[in-house]
Formats: sequence, C-alpha cells, structure tokens
Amino acid sequence: MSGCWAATYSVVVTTTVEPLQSLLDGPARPAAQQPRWPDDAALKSAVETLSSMPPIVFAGECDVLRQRMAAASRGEAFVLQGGDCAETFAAATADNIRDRVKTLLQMAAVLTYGASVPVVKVGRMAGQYAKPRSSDTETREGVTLPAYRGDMVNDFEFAEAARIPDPQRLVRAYHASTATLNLVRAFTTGGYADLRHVHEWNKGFVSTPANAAYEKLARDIDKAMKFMSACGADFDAMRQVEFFAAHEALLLDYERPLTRVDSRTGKLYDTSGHFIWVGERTRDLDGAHIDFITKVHNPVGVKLSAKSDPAYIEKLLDLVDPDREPGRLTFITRMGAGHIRDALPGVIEAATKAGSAATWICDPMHGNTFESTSGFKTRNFDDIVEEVHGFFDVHHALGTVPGGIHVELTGNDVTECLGGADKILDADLNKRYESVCDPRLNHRQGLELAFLVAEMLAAD
Ligand SMILES: O=C[C@H](O)[C@H](O)COP(=O)(O)O
Ligand SMILES: C=C(OP(=O)(O)O)C(=O)O
Ligand SMILES: [Mn+2]
Repeated sequence: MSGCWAATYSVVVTTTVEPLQSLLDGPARPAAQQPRWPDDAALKSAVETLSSMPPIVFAGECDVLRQRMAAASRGEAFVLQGGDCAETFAAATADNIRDRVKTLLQMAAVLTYGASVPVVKVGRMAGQYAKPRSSDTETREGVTLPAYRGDMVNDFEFAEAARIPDPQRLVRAYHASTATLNLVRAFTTGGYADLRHVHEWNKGFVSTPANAAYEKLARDIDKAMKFMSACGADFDAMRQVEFFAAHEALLLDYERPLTRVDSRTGKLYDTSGHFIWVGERTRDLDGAHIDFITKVHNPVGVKLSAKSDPAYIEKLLDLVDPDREPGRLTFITRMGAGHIRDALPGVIEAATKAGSAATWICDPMHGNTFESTSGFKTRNFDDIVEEVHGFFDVHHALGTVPGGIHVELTGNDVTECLGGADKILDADLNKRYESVCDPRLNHRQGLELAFLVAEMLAAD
C-alpha cells in the first residue's frame, strides 16, 4: 500500500498544507484490513484526485453533531445510527435513499414521541463503501478469489477480474457519497422531513402490525400538533431536520485525502463524513486507524466487542479523548445478546474510573451474526432486541446513560434477518436477500425495533 496521498489544499482554506502533512504523516503504523492495490501509479492518481475534491461535509456541521452526541451522553438526547452494512454504487438510487431516510425518520418519530427525547439522526450512509473481512479470500465451489471488500475496493461479482482492487473506486465512492448526501440534504431540509408529513413517510410500505402501530402514532402526533398550532406554535421551525452522515473510517487512502484544515480553527477534520468510527478489527491502539482518529476533530466512535479488555479502555481514552470532552468519543458496543450482561459492566466501570465523558451506543447487530441452516449469514430479531435490553439493564444498574442504538437496516422489503412480527424463517431468507455483506433489518423490523426501544427509553 502506498502512503502517497497529498492533501494539496483545504477547501475551508486558510492554513498552509504543512500542519496537515506533519500531523498526518507521523511514524508509519500498521494499517489492518487495507486492500493490496496492484498499481501504485493508479493509486497515486486516485488519491490526488480525492485531495483536490471539495469536502463532503463541513467542519462546523461536525461540531454541531459533537454537541448532539454530548447531549446523548447526558441522557438529554438519544442517537439513532442506521443504514446498510455496505452501501453499493448500484443501490445508490433515489428510491433506495428515500426509503432508508423515511425509515430512519419514522423510527426517530417513534422514539421521540414514545420517549420524549430529541433523537439525533445519523445515517450509516454516504461513505459506507469499505468492509473489513474475516478472511482475505472467498471460496465457492472450489474456486478461491480475493474477498469482496466493499465497492470502494472491488466488485461483489464472483469473478477474478471483478475482485481485483481498483483505486478508481475510491473516486467513485466519493461521487456516490456526494450524490447520496445531496439527496439526503434535499429530503431533510427541503420540507419532506417536516413532521407535518409524518403520515406520508408510511406510504408505499406494505401494511403490517408495525406500520399500523405507526399510523396510530402518526395520528397522535397530528393531533398534538394541531393542538400546539391552535396555541400559536411555530411549526415552520420543524420544516427541516438535522441529519448526519457516518461510516467506518477503514480505508486510509480514502479518509486521508479528504482530511482538511478547518479555516476557522486550524484543526483537522475528516470531511468524508460527520461521524466516523473505527471498527472491531482495526482498533489496535498502536495501529494506523486509532492514530488517524486522534488527529481529526470529528466526533468519533470505536466499536467494542465482548472481547474488549477494560485496560484497553483507559489507554484508548487517553489517546482519543485526552480532555474527556463530551461528544468527542462514542463507544459502540457490539457484544452479542449472550455476552452483553457479563462483558459490558467491566468496560463501563473502566471508562467511568478513567473519567470518561463518552457516549454509549448499542450495536445489537454485529455480535449476533450466524450462518443459518440454509447457509445465509443472518441475525435473529429476538437476539437484537435482547441485546438492547441487556444494554439498557447494565447502564441502569451502573447509573450510566444508554445513549443510542446503531443498526444495520434498509427501507426495502428484504428478507435478511430472521423473526420480527412477520416471522421471517430460514426458508424465507432466499426470497429477497440483497445485502452484499451483513443482514439488515427490513423496513418493518426497523420500525418494530423502534417501538420496543421507545418502551425501554420511556421506562428510564
Ligand atoms: O460488517 C461487516 C462484517 O461483519 C465484516 O465485514 C466481517 O464479515 P465477514 O466475517 O463475512 O468477513
Ligand atoms: C464491520 C462492522 O462492525 P464491527 O467492526 O463491529 O465488526 C460494521 O459495522 O459493519
Ligand atoms: Mn456489518
């Protein structure tokens, strides 16, 4: 892998390039899960192109999100992060993006109304194009090829040429991300996300118990709004909603060239997304990914599995959040329904002892993945709910704050996770399994989860 990126200028320009390069260069650290790009010159060209592109997000927006995450760390807001496990270029269509945003808006409405807390809406979107893998290769019927590592690296098609990493995909990922975020911004600021349209977000989705419950809730919201309106409330203030973009900062050849100096403060921000996180497989304290997030001022997350060592937590805090600044660091725990009650307390206690101000978010997906009898990578809806229950229970017992959830979902009617009110069975998985990586909650399962989490929040 070449380190030949060069941030030639910052778009929020004022500062020279030097501070950026010296801050990011540092001693070379091992970077796990990076593709082996076959052509250095092609990589250099792609990285240079990225360096010259405008930022996808602005530093000031990242600061707003930091404040929102800080509110969630105190229990004054609740974070909803959700979206595909792996976005694909082909699926970055208007309909798919709209349905994912609608699903998140509906889930947020359920959580806000049910629990009376503001919901911080964060899409796993507009940058979630790179995947860490358990194995470097994939074997099908005796044929072994390099693993698919996300559309930012290679193609999902099981063919030798398709699986060769192509650095031009870094540039395509940038364009797909800007197009996605552009539409998301249009939906969320152009009136579509206005709470007065709360009924319309449900349109186009098949009627089920979760959708019927949502309709009832939407009627209640309508009624409350009519009452407030009669009292003179200004609903134009609700025409727009804040919506943020997040992804795993996995490919440093993508994240580094999009890191820019903020003209207001001279600080570095990764402008590829508002919130970035480091995954379970790349969170080594001496590795390049943790080093990278120490250098940028975005709000950042680190995933923690049940294997997390409490001693790790203190070291991580000192590196990533030395000032213990609320909103800066989020721990995204993904321990599994069977482990969370045993593994989470030690981790939270270590953080509390170290003076942590971090936000705690539950990812109930990644510790609950298994292969079904029919051979699909899947998750059980009940395990997902049970992990969130465990997360709430542990925080309550320790007097700490459950600050949000992080889920893999789609607005589409897929059959990837088992269970839910529709009772998706193993035999149903082949009907509409479209994920190129992990199984996602479909629209109805997402909504159903939101109702259950709203109950947990309301019981707080
Ligand atoms: O989120 C994605 C997956 O959990 C991760 O990429 C590992 O998947 P794999 O075990 O199929 O490689
Ligand atoms: C790979 C992922 O998660 P984790 O790092 O927690 O395994 C993911 O969020 O898709
Ligand atoms: Mn995943």
